[in-house]
Amino acid sequence: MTKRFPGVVANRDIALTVRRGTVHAVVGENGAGKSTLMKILYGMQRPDEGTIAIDGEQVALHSPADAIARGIGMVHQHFMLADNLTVLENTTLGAEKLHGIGGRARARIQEISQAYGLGVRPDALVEDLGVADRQRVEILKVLYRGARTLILDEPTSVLVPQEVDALFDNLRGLKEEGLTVLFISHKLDEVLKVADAITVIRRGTTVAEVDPAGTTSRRLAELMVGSELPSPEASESTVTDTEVLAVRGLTLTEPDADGVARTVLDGISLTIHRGEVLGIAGVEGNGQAELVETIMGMRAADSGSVVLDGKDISGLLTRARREAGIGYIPEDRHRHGLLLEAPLWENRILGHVTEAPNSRRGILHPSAARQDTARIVAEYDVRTPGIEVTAASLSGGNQQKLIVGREMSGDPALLIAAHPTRGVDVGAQAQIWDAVRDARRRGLAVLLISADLDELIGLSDTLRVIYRGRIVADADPATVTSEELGSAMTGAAANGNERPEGDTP
Ligand SMILES: Nc1ncnc2c1ncn2[C@@H]1O[C@H](COP(=O)(O)OP(=O)(O)OP(=O)(O)O)[C@@H](O)[C@H]1O
Repeated sequence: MTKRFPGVVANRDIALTVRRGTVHAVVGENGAGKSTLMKILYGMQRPDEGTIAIDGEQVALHSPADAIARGIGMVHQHFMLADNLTVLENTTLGAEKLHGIGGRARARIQEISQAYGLGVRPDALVEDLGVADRQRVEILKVLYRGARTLILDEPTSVLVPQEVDALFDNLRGLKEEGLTVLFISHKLDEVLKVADAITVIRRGTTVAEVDPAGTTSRRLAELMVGSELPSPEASESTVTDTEVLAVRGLTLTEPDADGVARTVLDGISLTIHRGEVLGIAGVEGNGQAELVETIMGMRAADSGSVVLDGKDISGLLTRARREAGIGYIPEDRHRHGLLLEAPLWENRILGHVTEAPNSRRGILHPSAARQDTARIVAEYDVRTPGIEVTAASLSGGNQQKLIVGREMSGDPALLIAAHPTRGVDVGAQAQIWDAVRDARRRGLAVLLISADLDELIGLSDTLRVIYRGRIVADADPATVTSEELGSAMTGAAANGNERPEGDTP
């Protein structure tokens, strides 16, 4: 199959064969063409050349509805469930014709849930479910619509190790029932654990089909980039005793969907020094996103304060906080990080309008901004035909590289990084880590939120565990394992150094 976009060939005569009853992984660098291939298979995009055959029969997929009719379903990376509806309502929405919306639908959901060990309860409210459960609901939704082949886009990026194992059990269950799973992943160790076959894509074309039994993650990564990889260097501590960020007793209450007040942040205190990376580990939904947005002034705390470089910035607007020296890599790059329909160079200015080189003495300076965008594109290896294309036309990983480059520019005192390498490939991940370590050596303080426990452990000088809006444990990144951290995050706190009640520094 071949698929061209203006200035890029996203898929170049790509070939893929997936056998029924297998788990098949697709790996490749950012921008290699994985998502494009999956979108074509799900009928979201049309190939310029080439054919698709299912069970030997050539098919034309003009829309996701066509794909579903042919038994192909997709679970997207960003879940698409309505929070205020139940599992039953979410599942039947748009599929009322299949089994109605009542008793028959409920029975069918229970049947599917049992058959594949998904443990999904039809009457649970989606907002009460954790990330892993929501993912199972997404899978169930696709199965409910009759899919025999499931496409999953980076399914493990939001899960803790224990949840990844559970998901893999589910995937094995599906394949034992004769279903087929096709998934994209950047986590090569995981791919090796679960896949029966691995297709490697480089620069838009298939370069290898690999048997997981006979390969290593390093070898896979080398196939992806087409050369040998540098080994990651261990880094010495650069932590100083100069405070950059001090958060004191931050408390936030917000109404839930029923209007009932809920404590989201419960007296959070933390301090980050020059040269220190402080990592926050937690299962998604335990307050880490709200913590970041409160520090950034996007939510108003009920009490507590945020002090940057000795100045209380609690009363400032988000823009003023950025100008005071905070770089911010947001969790949701589409909502808070980019203007998707604007060209790359305008995205360079976004959130940094008043700074050099984007403006001089209050006057916008497009040519300097353009030049600096070209610098970021080169330095962070953003794969793009140019800086005039829209952000929407970049692959997910390349969008992320652009944001990281932008937020590291202008030498911030503090970098708040929420999932900085989500969706980027191993090469780009190493590059972003290097950039953070370099900046840290120059005295940058970093607040790191990540669901990637290896990243948290590898990059942090200090680790704290957040659970239900409270810091419940500390862990030493030099000794803690990702399994121990995973258990501490799920509330067990057994393997971290649990903090006694009221122990705030
Ligand atoms: N709608 C589009 N318009 C223009 N170019 C596009 C569009 N979608 C994808 N591309 C380009 O096609 C190439 C392949 O992108 P794709 O999203 O398939 O990569 P990927 O392997 O999924 O990357 P990632 O791991 O970063 O998600 C990239 O160069 C990207 O910029």
